[in-house]
Amino acid sequence: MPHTTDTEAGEDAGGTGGTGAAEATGATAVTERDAGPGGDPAPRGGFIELNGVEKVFEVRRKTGLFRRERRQVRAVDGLSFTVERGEMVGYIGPNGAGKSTTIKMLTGILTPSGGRLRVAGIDPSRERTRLAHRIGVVFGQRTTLWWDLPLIDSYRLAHRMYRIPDARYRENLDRCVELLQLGALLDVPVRQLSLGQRMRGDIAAALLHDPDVLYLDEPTIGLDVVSKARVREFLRELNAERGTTVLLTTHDLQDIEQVCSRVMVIDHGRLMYDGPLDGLHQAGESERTLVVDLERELPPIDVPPPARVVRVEGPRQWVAFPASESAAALVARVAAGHPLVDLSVREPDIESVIAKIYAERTSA
Ligand SMILES: Nc1ncnc2c1ncn2[C@@H]1O[C@H](COP(=O)(O)OP(=O)(O)OP(=O)(O)O)[C@@H](O)[C@H]1O
Repeated sequence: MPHTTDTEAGEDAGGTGGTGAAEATGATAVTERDAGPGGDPAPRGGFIELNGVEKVFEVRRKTGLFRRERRQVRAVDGLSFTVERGEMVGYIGPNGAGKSTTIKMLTGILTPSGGRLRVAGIDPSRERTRLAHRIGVVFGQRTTLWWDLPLIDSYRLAHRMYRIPDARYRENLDRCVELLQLGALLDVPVRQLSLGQRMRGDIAAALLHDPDVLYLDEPTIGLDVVSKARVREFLRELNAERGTTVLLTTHDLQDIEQVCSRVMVIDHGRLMYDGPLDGLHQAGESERTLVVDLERELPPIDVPPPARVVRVEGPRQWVAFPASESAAALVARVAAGHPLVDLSVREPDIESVIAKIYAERTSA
């Protein structure tokens, strides 16, 4: 297991040994292939491969006039997963879960403290320049564009920096300008662009050199509804046309719902779930809600457990029941025993499902 020094912040404590496999969260938690350093190695051949990857930061804190306390922060803890070429994967987790640290290791900005990591067969921290030609990176909270220069100048610079052949540069630029609607913005200094325009400009900049994989860290943060829709649509088209592999970190779960076929959930640097978005409902044992409008105000209505009334507001009552169970029997029972005006079933929202998974893991 390589023990290396942090190349970004100089705070790396080095590898401190494996901490065991990424833990399972239950029925649909991490899959077999995601074993950590103590388990079976992940299979070869994925486009992005992590096997038992760790990142430990050493933080020094002032505790007195002359005293400093050293503390280790295990940001990524025995992380293993594989992403195949052309996949679009959402990478989500609460604040401080280790998402950005993972992305930084995947780009070579940070060196893992332990484990094995490969992108397109390349060890990112050892061959960062070679990898740069294969990847595109967009950090929503930071821009790679030249602030005082017209947008097109940043693209011209990328053209030279990446030594993109002229015809390919022109073709890629035209395509991005068309799909991201950048035509009217090319001569505008970047500092004058709105957040949404700047984000579209950043995405184009990340794609001019035809990367095989695109990492996006919060690409829709702060964008209005229209700009978000445009970015999501663009990512789908990019993937369909070019087969670009996309790894998307976001707090906006609609990004995931609309763009990704697979989602990985990380918490405390460990993989908690890896699978289709639908499966998250199962992992979170989510509930649906039957909204019952009665003819008049009544005490909580009688429903068979595990269904239960969770809210009463005037003549309206909310009945929670397991999402895995059919609503038909419950609806029939409620309709037979109560004076009804209306009934509707609400699907669980993904935010509450994920919140439940986090809460369960934290209390475990
Ligand atoms: N350079 C650093 N030095 C020390 N600790 C760090 C450093 N970078 C990250 N950490 C710590 O590592 C943990 C994971 O941070 P990371 O930024 O990867 O989380 P995240 O999932 O991206 O969070 P967010 O959603 O808030 O961006 C946190 O506890 C964070 O404080």
